[in-house]
Amino acid sequence: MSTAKLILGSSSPRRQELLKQVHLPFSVRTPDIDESQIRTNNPVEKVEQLAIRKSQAIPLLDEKEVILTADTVVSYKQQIFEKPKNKETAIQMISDLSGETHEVYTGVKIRSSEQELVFVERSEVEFWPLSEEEIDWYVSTPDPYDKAGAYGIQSLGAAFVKRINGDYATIVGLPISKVVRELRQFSIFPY
Ligand SMILES: Cc1cn([C@H]2C[C@H](O)[C@@H](COP(=O)(O)OP(=O)(O)OP(=O)(O)O)O2)c(=O)[nH]c1=O
Repeated sequence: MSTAKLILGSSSPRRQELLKQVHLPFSVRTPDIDESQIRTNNPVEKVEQLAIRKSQAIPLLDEKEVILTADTVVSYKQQIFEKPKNKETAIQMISDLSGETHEVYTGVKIRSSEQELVFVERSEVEFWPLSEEEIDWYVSTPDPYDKAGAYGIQSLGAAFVKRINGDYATIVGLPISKVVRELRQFSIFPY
């Protein structure tokens, strides 16, 4: 029986749901960082550095704790799309992604008092061509505003998605199957 304690360092309800889905017990401690400090335009570096920063913002309170943090961005034609700041940005992002294929990157950091690791997962998403009406309607809902790339594949944004290549959970914000496997070396098991 493992005595290691998993701490999810994230305010994202989707990351919490994915851990619950595979029956991993955890508690939540929210990181407070200034994401604008990471200036790289390389999506792999960006999600890796942000996952590391979020981890650094959460102290290890005892040697049994294992801190899990993550960051997700959308990448399209050398641009990085984070959460849209307003309606105009959301319209711009969804319009750019309409009819095209983009990538979603999620960086993950896992750390204990004894060891640490970082990895980045990538999935591709193709959108159907979207009408102006469809985009206008979508940005009038709350769905785009707390999500990288201004859409949620697990929520209303599902209607835009023609095809994905890669792990679905990476798009939702946490590549859960890889996380489960990596957590074994930190003595954390769902069963
Ligand atoms: C592309 C996409 C992103 N997202 C979400 C995952 C992340 O929660 C969010 C990207 O923002 P993040 O900065 O990665 O995470 P967060 O601010 O939600 O949470 P925290 O920093 O506390 O860990 O976008 C979806 O929920 N569905 C999607 O289809």
